[in-house]
Amino acid sequence: MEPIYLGVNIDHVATLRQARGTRYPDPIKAALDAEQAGADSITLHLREDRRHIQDHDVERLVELRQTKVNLEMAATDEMVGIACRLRPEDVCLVPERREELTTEGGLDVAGQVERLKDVCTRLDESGVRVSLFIDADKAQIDAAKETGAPVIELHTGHYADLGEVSHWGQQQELERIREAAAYAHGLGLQVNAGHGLHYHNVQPVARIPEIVELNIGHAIVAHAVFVGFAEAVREMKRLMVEARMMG
Ligand SMILES: CC(=O)[C@@H](O)[C@H](O)COP(=O)(O)O
Ligand SMILES: NCC(=O)COP(=O)(O)O
Repeated sequence: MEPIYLGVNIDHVATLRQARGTRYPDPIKAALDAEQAGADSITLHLREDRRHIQDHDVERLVELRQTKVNLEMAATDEMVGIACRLRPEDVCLVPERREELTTEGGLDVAGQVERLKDVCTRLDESGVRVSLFIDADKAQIDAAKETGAPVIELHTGHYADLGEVSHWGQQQELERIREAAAYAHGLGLQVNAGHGLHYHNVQPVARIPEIVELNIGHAIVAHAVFVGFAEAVREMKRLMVEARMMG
């Protein structure tokens, strides 16, 4: 039985801070508390519009983290330069549109393989491991493999959204994710997953044996409002490990 790891995304602790332009709550304190509570890594998304995570948050986290940093970013020259300078353990390349409320889908790797190959090479040369945030789609998985990135993160947003409207539709999407995880694992890729996962939909995804890591943020921050950040992380990790052990 392979373990399953939890990457805690601290973006929306920063959202609360940016709402008033204060110095609190500090997302880096949240990150360190999450690590003490069982997080296996910390994810943060440095968006081009800096709506939540700021450059100084990334700089402080890289310096202070006890586990690993997974920096989510668009595949732009600016962001690649920042990643090569700060050298987090991991970078996850995600699509970005300024007007989006949150990430709306996976990165179109198939449409830009050569450009992403160059980005992956630059990051790899700086010692940064690259993950590609993609939909559960075989063509995108094949393209991800072609870029040389060793890791993919399957977008679970459609699965999460369908959970609100159609149990049958959600089961269909879950089967797509299961098949994509098995296919990608068969190609030798590490398979992670994330987006929209919460305390009531995480276990079916955590049961997928090929999935190594789940990146979860919004639901943990929301729950932390009521139970505190450390307890919210502990509860999520417990659900994941319980699901993986149940099989
Ligand atoms: C890529 C992904 O699904 C999220 O980690 C991403 O960070 C979402 O963007 P916001 O955190 O800005 O909602
Ligand atoms: N890549 C997914 C992530 O880091 C967290 O997404 P969410 O749980 O905030 O939706």
